[in-house]
Amino acid sequence: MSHTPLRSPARRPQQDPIVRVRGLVRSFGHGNVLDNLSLDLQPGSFTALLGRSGCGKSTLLRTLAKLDPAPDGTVELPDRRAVVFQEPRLVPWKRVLRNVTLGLRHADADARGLAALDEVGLLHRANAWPLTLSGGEAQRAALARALVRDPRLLLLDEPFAALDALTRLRMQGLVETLWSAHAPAVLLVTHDVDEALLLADRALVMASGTIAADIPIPLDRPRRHGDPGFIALRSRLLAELGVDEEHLAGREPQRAATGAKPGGYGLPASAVAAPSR
Ligand SMILES: Nc1ncnc2c1ncn2[C@@H]1O[C@H](COP(=O)(O)OP(=O)(O)OP(=O)(O)O)[C@@H](O)[C@H]1O
Repeated sequence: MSHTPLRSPARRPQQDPIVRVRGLVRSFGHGNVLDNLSLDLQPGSFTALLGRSGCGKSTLLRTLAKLDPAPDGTVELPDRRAVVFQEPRLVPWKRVLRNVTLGLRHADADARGLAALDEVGLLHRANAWPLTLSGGEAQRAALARALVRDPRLLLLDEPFAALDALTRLRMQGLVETLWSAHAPAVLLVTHDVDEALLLADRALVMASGTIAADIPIPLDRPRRHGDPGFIALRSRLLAELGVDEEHLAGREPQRAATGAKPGGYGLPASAVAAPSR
């Protein structure tokens, strides 16, 4: 995919937040998973949400998607929202285009669906059945289904985690291009520190049910792993996540031997995520 110069919507002057969360509390009966959490997201911003496994990232995302019962606290959201999960969640008995336009009430739903499929590079599979798609194609269809709603808030819950490394890179590039073209506010849950640094303008680290660190990522685009600013921010984020880089470096040969999926540039997801609470 060609990468045209990307503007960074987040660098526009500060506007009213498009997402405003205050004092969010959610409990599943054993302590608060979200504990007095507050958060603003600016229109057109790209924010990564990181944190140890089980710290409540998906719970926060589901709350913002209104997929969970209303929690305690204040949540102000735009009407046009879309979510993409780790699994594409396509309806198997509907063809790809019908999945993309599912629930869409516009008179020109098909034209919109086809345009969205074209944008994600999947127009040629519009009439395919979901089960015949590759993992990457299915995630493209899921992205098209989000895109066709012209969301002002795009929630992404580890959308690339199940993909092979090359497909993952392509999908990261695609999401960046779509964000640049349509400027939704994006909230990306990821375990991958490098993915956060490649894509986002801000990284939030969750711990103890709240936002424990809020780190700006003021790097020019396109970004490169080897740039000094990238490396410095990686160290900072890993430190916030409580990951020891030297310890990680020592684990390299073991990971190569086991073939574990990297959680970032040389960082296994398990190392960034572990230990669970
Ligand atoms: N529906 C539920 N019922 C009971 N407990 C839940 C429910 N949903 C989440 N939890 C618990 O809330 C905590 C936070 O879960 P959540 O999935 O939000 O974490 P996460 O940070 O997204 O984790 P991971 O990175 O492993 O995906 C966990 O302890 C989980 O077991």
